[in-house]
Amino acid sequence: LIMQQPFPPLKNDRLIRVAKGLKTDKLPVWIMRQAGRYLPEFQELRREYSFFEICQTPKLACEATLMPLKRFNLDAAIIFSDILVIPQALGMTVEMQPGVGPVLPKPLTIENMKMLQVQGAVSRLQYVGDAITTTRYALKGEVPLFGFSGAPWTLMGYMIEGGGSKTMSKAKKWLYCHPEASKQLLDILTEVITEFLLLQIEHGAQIVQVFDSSAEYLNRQLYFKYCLPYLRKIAYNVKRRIRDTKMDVPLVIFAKGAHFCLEEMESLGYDVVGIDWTLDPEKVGNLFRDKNVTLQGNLDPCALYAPKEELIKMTMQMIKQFGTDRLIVNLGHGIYPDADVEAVKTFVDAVHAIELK
Ligand SMILES: Cc1c2[nH]c(c1CCC(=O)O)Cc1[nH]c(c(CCC(=O)O)c1C)Cc1[nH]c(c(CCC(=O)O)c1C)Cc1[nH]c(c(C)c1CCC(=O)O)C2
Repeated sequence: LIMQQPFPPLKNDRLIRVAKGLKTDKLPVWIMRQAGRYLPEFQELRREYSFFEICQTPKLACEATLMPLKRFNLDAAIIFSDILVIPQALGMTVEMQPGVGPVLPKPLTIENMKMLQVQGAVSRLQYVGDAITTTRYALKGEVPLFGFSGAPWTLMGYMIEGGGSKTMSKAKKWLYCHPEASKQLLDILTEVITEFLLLQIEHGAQIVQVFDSSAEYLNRQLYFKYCLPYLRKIAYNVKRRIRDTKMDVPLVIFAKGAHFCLEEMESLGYDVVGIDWTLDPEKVGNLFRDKNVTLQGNLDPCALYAPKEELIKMTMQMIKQFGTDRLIVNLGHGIYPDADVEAVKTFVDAVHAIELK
């Protein structure tokens, strides 16, 4: 693995420190999906360019990444991209349809699976690396930059369903009826995800998050069989491959709705475990107390609709319940398109108003 370039030194290292279990003056805070749709300046950029044009043009991806940082005192940036760039790099068509979301017009079947272009897939994602490098320089070391990827199961779901789904029943049918093909696909995705995360780290990502957004469709049995081994393998191999460099890049796992495997998240090899908004911060805080992981979360994205004073109260309550040890404050899922920009500022500033001892 090539060493990172001599980027400007990191000034605000709160988030990286907390991810590694070190003390800070204040709690770090960022917001999943902070760079997108709810920002008027992003909507303006979208009138000029398609979604994937923005992703694939480093200057534009950088511009979108920096947008929320100009408005809010966030402790991290996240590169503007999408989890579906991997299916795209594997040769699948992905369209972003306004009001619908991602559509893959030719979904994966048992029959066409052999058509996936595994060879060279990661090199077709070079533009994400370039966007990260451009953004690292533009950030001037202000805050750390997140890279990210979808998790194997979540990507498998979109590829088979041809987009989002209320049940993921087509993808789950693979798990029940075609376990061998399922494992083959998950192996391919695990390999590509690992190389893609390494590409992002090599190009300047200072922390990386794996989004298993569709965990909520599975149960404990399925998650044990079709998710945990692959998530473990990704963390193990990424850590192994960066061990000989000076880079100590924390890994974050966010498995939305994986309450049935919450305890298992601690031992997968990730430094940070994302907690979704359906979980009780007090119970989760107690469960993970004295374990060697940092928690991230978990305010209900809809709490941003509440009156200002109420929002501040809920934020404080959540932090108190989690405990301030090893906590990265975030929402418990991505911010919604109709979120109020002022509420985001209220949330971020409320977190920073707390001085840690
Ligand atoms: C499941 C998932 C996707 N994408 C992502 C997830 C995991 C997080 C989660 O669970 O919410 C992750 C994602 N998508 C995007 C980012 C980068 C921006 C950021 O987080 O700040 C990230 C980290 C941009 C985006 N991804 C998308 C947009 C809007 C597209 C547009 O501008 O037309 C943006 C800014 C489109 C997208 N992409 C996806 C969906 C379901 C949609 C449509 C609905 C939506 O808008 O969220 C797939």
